[in-house]
Amino acid sequence: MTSSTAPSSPLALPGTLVLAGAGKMGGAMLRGWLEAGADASLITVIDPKPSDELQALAAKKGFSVRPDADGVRDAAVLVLAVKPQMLAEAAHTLAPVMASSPLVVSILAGKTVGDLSGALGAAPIVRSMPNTPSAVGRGITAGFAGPGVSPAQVALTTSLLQAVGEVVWLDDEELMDAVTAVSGSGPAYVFWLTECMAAAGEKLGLPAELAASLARATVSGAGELMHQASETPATLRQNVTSPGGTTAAALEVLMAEGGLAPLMAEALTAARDRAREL
Ligand SMILES: NC(=O)C1=CN([C@@H]2O[C@H](COP(=O)(O)OP(=O)(O)OC[C@H]3O[C@@H](n4cnc5c(N)ncnc54)[C@H](OP(=O)(O)O)[C@@H]3O)[C@@H](O)[C@H]2O)C=CC1
Ligand SMILES: O=C(O)[C@@H]1CCC=N1
Repeated sequence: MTSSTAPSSPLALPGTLVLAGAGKMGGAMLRGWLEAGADASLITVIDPKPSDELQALAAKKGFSVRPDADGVRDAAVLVLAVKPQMLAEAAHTLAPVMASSPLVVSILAGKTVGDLSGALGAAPIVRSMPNTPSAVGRGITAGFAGPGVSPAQVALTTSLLQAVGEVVWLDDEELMDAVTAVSGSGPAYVFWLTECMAAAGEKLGLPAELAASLARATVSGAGELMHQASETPATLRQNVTSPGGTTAAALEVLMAEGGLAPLMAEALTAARDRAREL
């Protein structure tokens, strides 16, 4: 496994980038690319029912949005961001794009390189798993290069994904479902934790708005501290925990047998297993 972090120079696209599916994740990546300085005129988004927000963004930034791929030629890269269940239908829609043999970068959970080449036809395929913090340049994406992906195409994918955060490359495709469980779905666990903290604060008598503000600022602040600090999460946790103090009282509950650790393991196993089913 190799890893790398986002460069400071603007994202350079080698030619037309087609994004198929500008929903929650594809839309987050698109915003990340635009934020990273990509040339919007080289971006074509294919989405059968584009939202008003997407249309407004397209008009403001200068990328194009189309309901289908008719007439879309000479794509250098196709980023596939439809739901896994839509793969067959999307492959049919995307046949004109595939005619120019673009590099395919899929973000579909659970869909293997074999599944993707079966649906799309022979092509260099990178299977990847990003996450929604990509929208603010703070994502982490794991990639796996399928057969026939050249070193130049790996470099191109790296630059594309680095524009929205960190990139790690896997040598073993089998690991991708576990990666999905940890980092692909992971932001949702953190948001749920924030919701739970706010709800618990409310139960302790805080006004709802104050509880929500405290929880949100605490989770985002702790995330930023973890991002910037060189210490491990365990050390950062210990830094909060005065012996015999309030944090120790709370952690005793969270770290008890049957507390958060086994629950998290069970939750991630469920996510990993679902990816295998998809
Ligand atoms: N959300 C996340 O955090 C992450 C998601 N992923 C993966 O990203 C993919 C998309 O997930 P998500 O963004 O959450 O889902 P969404 O439903 O939000 O986005 C999918 C988009 O694809 C559009 N679409 C449907 N059919 C086609 C087609 N034939 N051609 C082009 N676009 C089409 C949909 O349009 P319409 O709504 O009109 O049907 C929708 O805008 C999934 O495969 C998921 O596994 C990976 C990592 C993280
Ligand atoms: O929930 C899902 O299936 C997708 C994949 C990872 C995050 N969202």
